[in-house]
Amino acid sequence: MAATDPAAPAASPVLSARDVRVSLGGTPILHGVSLDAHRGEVVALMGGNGSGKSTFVRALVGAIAPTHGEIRLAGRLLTPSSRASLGYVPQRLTAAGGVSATVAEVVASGLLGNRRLRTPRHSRARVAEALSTMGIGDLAHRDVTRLSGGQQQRALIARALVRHPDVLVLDEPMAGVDLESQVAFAHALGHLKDGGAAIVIVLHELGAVARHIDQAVVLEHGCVTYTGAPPADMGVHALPGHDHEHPHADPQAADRSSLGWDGP
Ligand SMILES: Nc1ncnc2c1ncn2[C@@H]1O[C@H](COP(=O)(O)OP(=O)(O)OP(=O)(O)O)[C@@H](O)[C@H]1O
Repeated sequence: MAATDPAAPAASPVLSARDVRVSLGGTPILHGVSLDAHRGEVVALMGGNGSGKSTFVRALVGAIAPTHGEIRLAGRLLTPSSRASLGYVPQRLTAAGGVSATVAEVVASGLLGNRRLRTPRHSRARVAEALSTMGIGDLAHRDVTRLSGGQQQRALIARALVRHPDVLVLDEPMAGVDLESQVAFAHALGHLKDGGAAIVIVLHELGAVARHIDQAVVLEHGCVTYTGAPPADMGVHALPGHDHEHPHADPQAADRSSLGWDGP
């Protein structure tokens, strides 16, 4: 295997945000947030409630326009057409929006407008592949509205994966998801990373995906307070700037103890 040339320039980030500022309803929410994600890299976006994580990922995928700064995909400014190479799984979305549809139909909806897949056979193969990556191939013909929250979340991630995105942005994909779905998701994340995707994932705890995280970016009040290696210890409690003076409830503690975990 060829040795890496230490003098070689670092590869350009596939997704790059520079000094992004966003105001909502006239209120400044983000005050100059920057982030780089390279091919095969997973970046965890962390921070307390209301710190601006969802606002930032919505700006990253072009759902809201920054008042300042720029977002580039593969070196080019984000445009409506370049957004086709982005996969996005928003926070707290109900699969199929409460409308009855099979899991396969929900996943296939991720291919709408994709002109590269010429035959229904190609589309079906893509859907089957995305279902298998998320470990829900056996649920393909089930009504998505009758699945558990974790299974629905996996279907939504499969819908984002079906386009083979270069960049995948996930807003709290582990929220309210059972351990089996977390493990399936961690497996899929490793697979995508090996395939060269750049992934930005909003997390409160590194949890089951900890080993795949290459970089953590921490927001506080709309500003980046830390960018660097993920903390060795898991979770927000280990992050720089975390307030240890004021004990707070850990909503996941009950779940973890019921699973027999004794970690942080
Ligand atoms: N439409 C809006 N108009 C005005 N303020 C908003 C709007 N949407 C969000 N905000 C505010 O922006 C701030 C950041 O919200 P955001 O949802 O980005 O935080 P977050 O870090 O994702 O929080 P959480 O961890 O709770 O999901 C919050 O103070 C929120 O109240």
